[in-house]
Amino acid sequence: MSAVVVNNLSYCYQKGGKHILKDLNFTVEQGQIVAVLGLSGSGKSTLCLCLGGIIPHYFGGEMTGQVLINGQDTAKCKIARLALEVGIVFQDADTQLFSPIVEDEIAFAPENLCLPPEQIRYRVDAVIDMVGINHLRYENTNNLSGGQKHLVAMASVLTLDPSILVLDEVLAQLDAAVKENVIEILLELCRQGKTIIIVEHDLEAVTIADRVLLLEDGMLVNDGPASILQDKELLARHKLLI
Ligand SMILES: Nc1ncnc2c1ncn2[C@@H]1O[C@H](COP(=O)(O)OP(=O)(O)OP(=O)(O)O)[C@@H](O)[C@H]1O
Repeated sequence: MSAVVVNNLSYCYQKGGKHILKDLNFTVEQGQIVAVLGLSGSGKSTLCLCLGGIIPHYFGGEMTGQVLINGQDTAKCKIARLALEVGIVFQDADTQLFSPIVEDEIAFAPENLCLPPEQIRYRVDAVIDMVGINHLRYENTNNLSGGQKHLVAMASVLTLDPSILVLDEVLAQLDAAVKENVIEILLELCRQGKTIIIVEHDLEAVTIADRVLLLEDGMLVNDGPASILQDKELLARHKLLI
């Protein structure tokens, strides 16, 4: 079974309004690292919301087509159930963090699953260790830098052990050393069989991808191997050349 299947997906935020996603079709297999590239406004974050089921569950508008996450139709599946399958680290980490203390933030999702306390402790310790943020454990989330907030958000979604991880313009916002660390984590997660979707407008941030999807004005204009990142003519045509 494919990790992600997107069939004829179109979406507009207001009924009868401008289509932000236009008839997207693609499949992502388990264990792939896929980069979704596109200029600002091309619909990348909107696609992330669709992958997590936040569209259509929490947004009005009009969605047509279908998104299947590990075979489950996002429109028919409860968000809480989908969160076990797909973890999204959002572009704006402030919208994702709501507990004042880092450790509480990370424990929130497994607590919500009503797991036994020792299981919660195990998961929290494991992700804090994996993401390398032990030194931030008792910090106030409001005092963290943007990059640190993203690491905490990433640790939080990983506590649910989702098989698919989506990063919405996270890498380009990290400083070089932290980015390198996160890339190592992503490669390790991939080795464990997880599927990684990296949404970026910064081409340099996605060198680990084995496949690249190009979005332009809500349309999927290219779907190819990572080698297309070397195709300067193609990138220039889609205004993606640095
Ligand atoms: N909640 C919303 N209501 C109405 N329009 C929206 C909403 N969110 C995004 N849009 C519009 O949808 C279009 C695509 O936005 P989106 O954020 O998905 O693009 P993006 O490729 O992720 O851009 P960026 O790289 O700047 O984050 C934009 O024109 C944006 O103004």
